[in-house]
Amino acid sequence: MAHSRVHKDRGELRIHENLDELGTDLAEYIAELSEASVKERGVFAIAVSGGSLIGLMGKLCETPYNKTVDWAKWYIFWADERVVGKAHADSNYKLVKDGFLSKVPVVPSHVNSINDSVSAEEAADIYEFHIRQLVKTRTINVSDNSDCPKFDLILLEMGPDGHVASLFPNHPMLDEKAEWVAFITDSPKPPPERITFTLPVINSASNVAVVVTGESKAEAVHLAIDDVGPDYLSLPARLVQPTKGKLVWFLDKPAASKLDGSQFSE
Ligand SMILES: O=C1O[C@H](COP(=O)(O)O)[C@@H](O)[C@H](O)[C@H]1O
Repeated sequence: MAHSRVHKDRGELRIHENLDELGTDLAEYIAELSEASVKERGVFAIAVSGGSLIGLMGKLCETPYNKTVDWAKWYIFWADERVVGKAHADSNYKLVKDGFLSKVPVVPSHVNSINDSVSAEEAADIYEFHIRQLVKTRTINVSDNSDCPKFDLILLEMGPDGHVASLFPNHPMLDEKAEWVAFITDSPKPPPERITFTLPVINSASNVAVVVTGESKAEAVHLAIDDVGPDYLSLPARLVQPTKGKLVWFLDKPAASKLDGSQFSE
């Protein structure tokens, strides 16, 4: 069983004994949000990231979820993407296609990947324009207090440096307020050219989940969640603070090993 705690201002923390347990809980969480969203809005707009997160979503492709989830109502997006061809080993689309989409019946026209044959700047503009059209038709919901898209769920993974999506520490893109989808050409982690949801979009979602596993990320988890003082307030993962939505952290024990316990209630 997951050990669930609520941090006074950093959301819910679900700390799991092992990756198998984390994967089971993550699948159940996504399936429940999908069901609630389809009931309320008729669709489920979910944005995913890359990394080991996709493998951890694997149980959604198995019994019972492969039969019970209303896949026809899913609209899938990428919170960030590397500007490489769709068949390239670095492509987040390829990762999700191979590890997830090839195993469940999401409608191909509901798969909203980026245009991989243009520059990073154009790809970001085209992706944002596309999202704007889907907000107009309310395939993607709209925020109550801005014109931002309100995704039903954005799934993030955090890197050991505290980055989420393609929002990296000390990068000027962390201050972007106007764009929904931004481009960068200087990612410190290869490949350099990427597009990414900006913080206003991430923080407008109804639900944001951050999945973090492994001891190499324990320090970043501590800096993103614990009260560590002003030096770390601009760590990208720390800037994930949904305005009205719910934030849930899915951690395994090694990733949670440096958390200080004093700020939680069970
Ligand atoms: O580059 C990226 O990295 C993160 C995950 O970081 P990792 O160090 O755990 O691989 C991923 O979530 C993001 O989508 C991606 O583009």
